[in-house]
Amino acid sequence: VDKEFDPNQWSLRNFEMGRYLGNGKFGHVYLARERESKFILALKVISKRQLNLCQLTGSLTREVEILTHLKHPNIISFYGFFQTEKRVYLMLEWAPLGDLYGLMKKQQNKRFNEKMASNIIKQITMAIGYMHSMNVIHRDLKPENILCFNDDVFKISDFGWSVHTPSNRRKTLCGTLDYLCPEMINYQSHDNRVDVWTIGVLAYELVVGRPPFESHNENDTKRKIQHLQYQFPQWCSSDFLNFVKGILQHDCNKRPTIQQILNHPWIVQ
Ligand SMILES: CC(=O)NC[C@@H]1CCN(c2c(Cl)cnc3[nH]c(-c4cn(C)nc4C)nc23)C1
Repeated sequence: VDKEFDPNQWSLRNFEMGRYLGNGKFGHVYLARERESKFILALKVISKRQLNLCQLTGSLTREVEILTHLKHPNIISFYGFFQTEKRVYLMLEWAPLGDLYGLMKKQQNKRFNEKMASNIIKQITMAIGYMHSMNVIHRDLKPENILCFNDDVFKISDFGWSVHTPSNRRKTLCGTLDYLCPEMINYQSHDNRVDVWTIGVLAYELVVGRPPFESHNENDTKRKIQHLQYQFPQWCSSDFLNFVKGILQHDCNKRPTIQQILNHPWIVQ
């Protein structure tokens, strides 16, 4: 029996656990159903020991802080959290169709047609614009961190690397480098224009089926990013070429604003 039973406090007792969905930045995610209401949600289970081992307690606090304040149709809903002695549980919106990376690989040529990709980029750009208006940068935008909902709705999730701007916090180069912008590779201070760069990388990957600077090893990827070494397949539209070239610019002052991205012909089409 709980020492101090708090009726408002959620606990595992409130849920029937479903299948394992996958793992996010900090922990494992399961399908769950709230017993009373039969409401379906995703429950992210995080071990406190793991958090302490990797000194990620600060990042988790930041993720919860950010998720609590961000409310947008293209950002995953966060219903709250509860904890036991050993674990933290985040109650998140359930995405029936899984993440965008999985959905892309299920497409016929393992990529989206430009109309579909443009629709996805428009939604993600609106979410990024909203985050920037709340002084939050995501910094880890990629297909694996976007979740898919039935009626063609896409939402950003996994805010494990988000920070409040401006920040020159070092991002340990874990995971894929494909989305890293030049200023972050050189550990210069960076601001919300890093997310603008990643919108260009994401648009390229959704249309072409692979990221623009993909290589066999990290140094090649970094070199290609620093020299802007990438090509377009000849079947890409000129609007698309113009859209991506306009974003993937070294000088972050030359990159378009969120509003300019949303007004681009490739998005408005
Ligand atoms: C984007 C992201 O945070 N990915 C890491 C976690 C893995 C499962 N997470 C889910 C989260 Cl946090 C929410 N909804 C999900 N739905 C699925 C899913 C559905 N299908 C058919 N297949 C899968 C997988 N997964 C989730 C998130």
